[in-house]
Amino acid sequence: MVIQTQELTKYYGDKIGCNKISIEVAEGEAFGLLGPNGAGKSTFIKILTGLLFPTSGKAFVLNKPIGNVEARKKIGYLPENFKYQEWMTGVDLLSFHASLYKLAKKTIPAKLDEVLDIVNLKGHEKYRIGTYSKGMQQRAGIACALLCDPDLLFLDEPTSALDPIGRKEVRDIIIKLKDMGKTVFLNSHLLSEVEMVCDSAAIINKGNVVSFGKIQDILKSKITLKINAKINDVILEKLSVFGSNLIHRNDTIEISIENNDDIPDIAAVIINNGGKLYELTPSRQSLENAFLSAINGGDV
Ligand SMILES: Nc1ncnc2c1ncn2[C@@H]1O[C@H](COP(=O)(O)OP(=O)(O)OP(=O)(O)O)[C@@H](O)[C@H]1O
Repeated sequence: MVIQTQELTKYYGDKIGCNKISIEVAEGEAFGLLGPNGAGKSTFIKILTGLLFPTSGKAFVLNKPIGNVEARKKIGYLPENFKYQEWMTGVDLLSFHASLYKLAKKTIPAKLDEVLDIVNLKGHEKYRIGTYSKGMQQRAGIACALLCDPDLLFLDEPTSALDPIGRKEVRDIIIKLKDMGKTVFLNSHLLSEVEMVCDSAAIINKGNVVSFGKIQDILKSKITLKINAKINDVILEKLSVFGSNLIHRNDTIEISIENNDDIPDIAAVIINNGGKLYELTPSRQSLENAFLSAINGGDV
């Protein structure tokens, strides 16, 4: 496991930052940490990157206890809301960060070339950061985080300020990094982004984990079935036993079911009781629905 935490807890005085968080992130996966404002996401990332001490609990990053210097050398971190000096060129910015990483001088030009290529900024490196679009600045930030050739990359809200094109560009970079074998830990409010790029996720609320696992497992709990049919009261009553949140309006029925195998039985109930079935469409719930029900259901 690249990240393993056991009941990781942080109190700021008597205020909870994160509470008994136990999660695991496997090598090479993209992991999404989701939660509303103030849920504890940044606190958690700051502990894992060694910027904050936990109050209690344990955590291992790259198989070393948190704060271990060797492990930190293989971690890249892009903080939320970073702001670079606008007068610096792309080369100035990356060279400065390369010097912070203490990269050998002679290796720097090739390294800059490599990271500029990964984030698609080649050809823009001689221009000042102030002339970059927000998307380009975000990609320059990712390039800085890649200079140490990290095995594990923490990206705190990397797409929240970007337009759809900027988001797609960052998404494509995350997929590229995964293909290079890197593990990406993504903090995000944008659930569709996480759904598109992440393999696993945890949802936290008020410092507590309310859902954790593979994205498909988080989503699989409920299926929304949309039915277009002419039905009578008997059918409506029989349908209600198949699931929850039954809505019947005109000839449209919506019901949340847990099991795909119920679908043929639902069709049979309609047909065998004098109804007319025109359409039956199952859809998995979106991560947004899963998120909202985890947050509302896990009101801790
Ligand atoms: N330095 C601090 N001192 C006191 N309380 C803090 C400090 N940093 C965070 N907190 C509190 O800890 C809780 C978790 O905050 P945190 O910033 O980790 O949440 P978050 O999920 O990253 O929020 P956001 O999405 O708004 O960035 C919040 O209640 C916050 O007010």
